[in-house]
Amino acid sequence: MHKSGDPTPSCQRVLADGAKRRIQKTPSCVLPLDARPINVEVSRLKSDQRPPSILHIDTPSPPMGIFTLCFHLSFRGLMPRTLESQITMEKTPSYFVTKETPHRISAMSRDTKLIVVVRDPVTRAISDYTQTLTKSPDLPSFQDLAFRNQSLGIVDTSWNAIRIGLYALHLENWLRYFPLAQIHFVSGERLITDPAGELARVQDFLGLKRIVTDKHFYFNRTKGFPCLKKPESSGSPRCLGKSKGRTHVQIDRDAIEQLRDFYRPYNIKFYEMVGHDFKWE
Ligand SMILES: Nc1ncnc2c1ncn2[C@@H]1O[C@H](COP(=O)(O)OS(=O)(=O)O)[C@@H](OP(=O)(O)O)[C@H]1O
Repeated sequence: MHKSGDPTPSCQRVLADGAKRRIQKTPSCVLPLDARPINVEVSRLKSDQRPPSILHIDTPSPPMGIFTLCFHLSFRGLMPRTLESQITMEKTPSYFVTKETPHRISAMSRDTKLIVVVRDPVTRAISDYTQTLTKSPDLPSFQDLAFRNQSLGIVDTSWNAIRIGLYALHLENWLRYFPLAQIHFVSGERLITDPAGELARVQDFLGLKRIVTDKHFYFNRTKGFPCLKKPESSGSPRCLGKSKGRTHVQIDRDAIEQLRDFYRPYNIKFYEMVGHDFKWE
């Protein structure tokens, strides 16, 4: 987290570019609330053509995001100083599913644009479990956690890995404070198969010139994912770290089918709410 008046190197880099322009705090704000954190790292891609540029704040997650940590302090005072033409971005995955967050963000600025990365909730739950297992190898089995009673098909919605995937319910809470037009949903699936296309939509949503294009990505066969050809910080290609793109724990077909049945009505409702079919099946 950056304190105003105490710019970090990344703030200084941006400020140096336009020191003569008026400096203000958070003229416009973007909050990716991804249901699963996916480091888009737009800010690390080339910024030849600034402004506008994006100032990226990576907060620890979970559990603390700026809005969780600092609600009772002055939020604006904790954001970095930003030029009028710049966008401040803060990323805290747990925001999307934290009940109090929409109210808090809207109290700070009702104009905030919100970005949510969503993926098939069944895959999301398995990914979540796989990640937790690397930190706690003694975890009960996926099925033990996902079902209250598997033979009766009763899913345990109190398990976070399951609850987070109920996108329609979380979105309802956000729509009480923000219009849908201010929320952009990134498809986690398309982010892998067509990163440039997905980022084109993000740039359009933010009102940015399309600087990030196909030419910034290549498919890395070893990693099995798209990687950046030449990030700003170095001259060499860069893939996301080992914790992104893990081999998932094998879950039996029946459990997966039961979870698909469970999520189907929530998914359909979510597609209707956002006006887009993510085709999770
Ligand atoms: N380019 C690229 N490289 C690697 N991984 C990519 C990429 N694009 C999207 N993804 C997907 O991002 C998922 C990891 O992000 P997470 O949000 O789960 O990360 S983390 O929770 O902060 O570790 C990760 O999920 P898993 O496959 O379950 O690990 C990937 O599917």
